[in-house]
Amino acid sequence: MSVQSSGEDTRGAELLRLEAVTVRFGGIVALDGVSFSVRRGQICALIGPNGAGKSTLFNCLSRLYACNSGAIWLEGQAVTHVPRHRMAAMGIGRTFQNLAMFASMTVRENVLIGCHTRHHAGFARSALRLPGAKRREAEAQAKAQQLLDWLELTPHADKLVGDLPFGTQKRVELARALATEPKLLLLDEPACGLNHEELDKLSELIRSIRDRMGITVLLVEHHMGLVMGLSDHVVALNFGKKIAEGTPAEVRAHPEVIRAYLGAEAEEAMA
Ligand SMILES: Nc1ncnc2c1ncn2[C@@H]1O[C@H](COP(=O)(O)OP(=O)(O)OP(=O)(O)O)[C@@H](O)[C@H]1O
Repeated sequence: MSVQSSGEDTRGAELLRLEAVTVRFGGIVALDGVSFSVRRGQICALIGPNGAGKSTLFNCLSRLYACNSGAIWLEGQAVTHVPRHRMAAMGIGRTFQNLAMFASMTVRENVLIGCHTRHHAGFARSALRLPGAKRREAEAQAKAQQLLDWLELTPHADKLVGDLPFGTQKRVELARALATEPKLLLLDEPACGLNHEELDKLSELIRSIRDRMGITVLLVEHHMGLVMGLSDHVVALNFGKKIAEGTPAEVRAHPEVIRAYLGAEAEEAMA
């Protein structure tokens, strides 16, 4: 798998910035003035108890939800009002907690959809047999094959996604998200539903997505072992507000985080 080359070393520069993002559902404030940044090349985790606002934040980043106020920038460009279907082309790819794929299509077809999503004109050009369509189709096929090999999906390439075990389906969804060539990959609970063996491989895989493909990762995850061992930066939410951010060690020791997860007694016990 090739490393993305930007021509200059931009690692460490700000890739994503959220400023005072607020989302309300009727009387519920799901996100309340949340601000933070993700730097290029980081693996950043978003944590918080159930209902903290993590999924709402992901849905804002992929434009499934609109912000009531605040702003989101990717590489300094405002994406707060970019239409949903343009987000992949802007460079934000994602996976979903409950998977979102075409179950009655094959693994290869699903990954090819990712390739064509990135190069928006792919389908139309192919259908109209416009010049270059054949070459682009061959490139998409090659890229899909590269991803299938890398994610050990080649033996399943011609099977229907719906017939595969959950862990394998999760890898297909990841392959499809990677096929869109994102700058920022949003992983929604990647550890959820995986067995021990699959969990062991997951950290390694996410690290290699960052290191070998040059993709910045923002993940929502409840599995604290995975978050603490993998992340460079952690942002903690509770009741829609950011309560802490920093290194895994800093966030784990933060009194507000301890209180959010374990209750006030735990904090008193640790004092
Ligand atoms: N579409 C919606 N309509 C109404 N309320 C919503 C909607 N989506 C989220 N909420 C509410 O917003 C708050 C934040 O929910 P959200 O799903 O973002 O939390 P979360 O941190 O992802 O939780 P979990 O870890 O359980 O997935 C909750 O009170 C939730 O009930």
